[in-house]
Amino acid sequence: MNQDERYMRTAIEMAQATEGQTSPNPAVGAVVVKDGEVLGMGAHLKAGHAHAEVHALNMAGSHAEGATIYVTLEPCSHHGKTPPCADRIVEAGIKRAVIATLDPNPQVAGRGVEKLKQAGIEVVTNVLKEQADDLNEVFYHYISTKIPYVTLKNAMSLDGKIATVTGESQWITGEKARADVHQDRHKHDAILVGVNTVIKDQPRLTTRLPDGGKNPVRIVLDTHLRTPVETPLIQNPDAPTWLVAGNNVSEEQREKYKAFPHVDILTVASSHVTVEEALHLLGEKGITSIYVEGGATVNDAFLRSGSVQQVITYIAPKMIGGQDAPTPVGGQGIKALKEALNLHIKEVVHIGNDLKIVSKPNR
Ligand SMILES: Nc1c(/N=C/[C@@H](O)[C@H](O)[C@H](O)COP(=O)(O)O)[nH]c(=O)[nH]c1=O
Repeated sequence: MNQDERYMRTAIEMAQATEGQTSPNPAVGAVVVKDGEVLGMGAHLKAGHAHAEVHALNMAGSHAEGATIYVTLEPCSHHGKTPPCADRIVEAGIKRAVIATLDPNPQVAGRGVEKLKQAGIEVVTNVLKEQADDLNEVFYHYISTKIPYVTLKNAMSLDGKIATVTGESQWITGEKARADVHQDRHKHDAILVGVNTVIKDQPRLTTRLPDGGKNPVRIVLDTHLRTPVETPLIQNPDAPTWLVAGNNVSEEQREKYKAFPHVDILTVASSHVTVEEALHLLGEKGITSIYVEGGATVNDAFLRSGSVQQVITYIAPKMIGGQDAPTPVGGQGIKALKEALNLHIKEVVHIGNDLKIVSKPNR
């Protein structure tokens, strides 16, 4: 690994630490170096706050004159909530800029680099591009489609069951794997289940980590507003709860949720909620990523609609058996194997006694 990659890796690692908290902005890291000495470093911490380059340049102060800056994403050139970083880099007297990847936003791609070059700064791009792009898959997906990035998560036994024939499911995977689920909940803007899961599991869908964590918006696909008022999602206001219903729900059906300010009812344009319409509606409301926790019917609908960008499967070393015991994906299924959804496995990790497999649909 050469010098540029070494410092870019540091910038990427800083950005990785902020994953989930910068939404709807990308996670970005920056390092300022001169004569082999790190003079400043920083990451974008929260939308609306200073960008990574500003933190790193503020830390370097006047020593930034003649230095090199490493940034994981092309510096912004437009006035967003903060002044353009490209101008800030020029003002600081930076001599060389190493950038991992260009901004995916069609409106700004290449403009930041152009500004730096016009100011006489040497610019190097595509250093550790793939790692930097992996950082902001959600951001890229949402900025180009305005549809939330969807992670489908399942937890099952070795023989592929998500519960016993009597519906008992808690718990199949162990403490450590379930804590990992909460880490992933923290990273997503929203968590989504179907109303049948709400009725069966009475889930809380909050992020319960030892050192806290962001509670995602809790979304229930619920065409006929069958979510019971007594369920934790309605009773406890730990996070917003959005019920996505069909457009013919009656005023009376809506009435029962009026006593809960954290509950909102979103209606799609037709009588039955489809995944496509729900995602379009949620994208319009600024949801950039959704963690889908089932159940089997909802998982089937998401997979059949081709709206899943990532599948996370936890496998516990248990055998449950029972031909009627439920499995992760319901629905009609396919007849011929050639119709199967093909994915590629990105990662397999042991977590406690369980396995976590991250896979992505082949495009
Ligand atoms: N049965 C299991 C899961 N089950 C996942 C969903 O069916 C549950 O309703 C949901 O996680 C409950 O959310 P909570 O109330 O916020 O804890 N998920 C897992 O990773 N392992 C399991 O063994």
